[in-house]
Amino acid sequence: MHPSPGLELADVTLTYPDGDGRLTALDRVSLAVPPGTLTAVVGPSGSGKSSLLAVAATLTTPDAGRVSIAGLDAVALRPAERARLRRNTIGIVFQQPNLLASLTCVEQLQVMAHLAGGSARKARARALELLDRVGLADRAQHRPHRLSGGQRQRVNIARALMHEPSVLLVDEPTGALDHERGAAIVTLLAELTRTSGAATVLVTHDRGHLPHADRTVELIDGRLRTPAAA
Ligand SMILES: Nc1ncnc2c1ncn2[C@@H]1O[C@H](COP(=O)(O)OP(=O)(O)OP(=O)(O)O)[C@@H](O)[C@H]1O
Repeated sequence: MHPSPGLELADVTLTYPDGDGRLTALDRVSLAVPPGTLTAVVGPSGSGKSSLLAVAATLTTPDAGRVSIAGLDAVALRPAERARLRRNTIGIVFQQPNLLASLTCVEQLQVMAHLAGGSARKARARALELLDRVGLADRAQHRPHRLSGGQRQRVNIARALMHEPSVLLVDEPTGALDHERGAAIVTLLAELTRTSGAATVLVTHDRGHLPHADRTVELIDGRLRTPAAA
């Protein structure tokens, strides 16, 4: 079998301790997300969406199954190799932008490259280019307190793309925004997914965003299914 260049979960089961027994958060979940496509994940509260993102992010090791990131088997790697894989190939966008109050937009992005030890000049050029792509070219020198919620989320997304991740994992990025601003963020994510070639997984509660996805899957009690009508 050829390794998938995007993200692939195969028969992933994840359990948590629960009293005397175990709670099954993910039950033999299989999902393939090809490069340059966006898969939306919906499902009720407690159905396993965050657990799925944590496994895909290689932050949680499943009890069973395979997690392939850009063709590498993440479960089989040693912890240090897995951390390197995460740093180099995975971008994560959390619900809260978590921007640093004292840094300008361009610095929020540059700091990522600084941590990775790259050239400062190249990082600045890439940061400015990404801010332009998310529609914030004129805000590069602004600090977060001068930005709207939607603009902060755009910086958050641009920051996650700094190291050109193969896999982009996005957790409820529109939770704090009204529907219209949320829709603009999801449209942007779909566009950046196509132009960057990332394999993107978007967890969302808002079914109004689903038409922007290439595919929608639903988690029910830890089991994945493709809804007949999204
Ligand atoms: N660290 C943990 N320890 C024990 N049980 C957990 C842990 N994290 C999650 N769970 C349980 O696993 C199941 C799946 O949780 P998960 O957070 O993945 O769901 P979710 O779909 O993201 O929910 P929500 O939409 O409310 O964020 C739930 O029953 C939850 O209570």
